[in-house]
Amino acid sequence: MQILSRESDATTKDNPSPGRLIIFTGPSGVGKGTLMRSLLQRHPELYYSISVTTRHPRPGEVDGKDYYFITRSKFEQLVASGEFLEWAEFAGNCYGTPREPVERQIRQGKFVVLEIELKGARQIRQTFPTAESIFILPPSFEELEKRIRTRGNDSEEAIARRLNRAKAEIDAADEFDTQIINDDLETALHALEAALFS
Ligand SMILES: Nc1nc2c(ncn2[C@@H]2O[C@H](COP(=O)(O)OP(=O)(O)O)[C@@H](O)[C@H]2O)c(=O)[nH]1
Ligand SMILES: Nc1ncnc2c1ncn2[C@@H]1O[C@H](COP(=O)(O)OP(=O)(O)O)[C@@H](O)[C@H]1O
Repeated sequence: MQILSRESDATTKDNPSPGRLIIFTGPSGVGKGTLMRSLLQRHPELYYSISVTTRHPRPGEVDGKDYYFITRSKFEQLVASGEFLEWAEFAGNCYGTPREPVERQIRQGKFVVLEIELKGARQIRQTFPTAESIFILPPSFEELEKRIRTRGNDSEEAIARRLNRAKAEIDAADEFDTQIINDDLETALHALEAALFS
């Protein structure tokens, strides 16, 4: 099934408003999750796509809420059967966006948000050129490292992989429609709301 674009004939009598797809990307530790939680609290009408991952849950993470946590062999089966809209490997783990719920929500005129890394964002822009893309930047690389470390969940090895990957991701920020620096959280949240709703 082809995903609907905003210019397509998704608008019908029963479904007067076409859906929107938003891609939300930024380096690990920049505060995407924190911003996303506040955004969803303030705008419960948004549909947040829950990803599938082979990463182990962090303390406090809930299966089916933060992610669907599955094994690598199950992930490979889902890839083979075309269940993902996009997927990518990041810092040693696989992550994917389940296709069916996202397509359904967009058909129903919903505003769907994907929080995904750079390779996945590029795949979505190919298959869904009208998707709107937002990149979250840290105030500095030092602050990014501090945030990853103070979060306190990742091993030294995982931190090194994430920081290494962060450099390549930040270099690609210009590919995105909007860039927002997450320095002060409230200011960043307002900039995000302005990008989405004005
Ligand atoms: N391509 C892709 N990336 C994802 C997906 N879900 C999460 N990610 C990204 O994978 C990266 C690692 O996520 P995670 O392990 O939760 O670490 P964190 O972002 O540092 O908290 C982040 O950049 C997420 O945005 C997905 O479904 N597809
Ligand atoms: N604007 C901000 N100022 C200071 N710390 C922040 C800010 N935004 C997020 N953080 C903190 O940075 C850490 C990483 O945030 P998180 O939302 O997990 O990032 P991501 O989802 O991008 O990996 C968390 O400890 C979070 O509380």
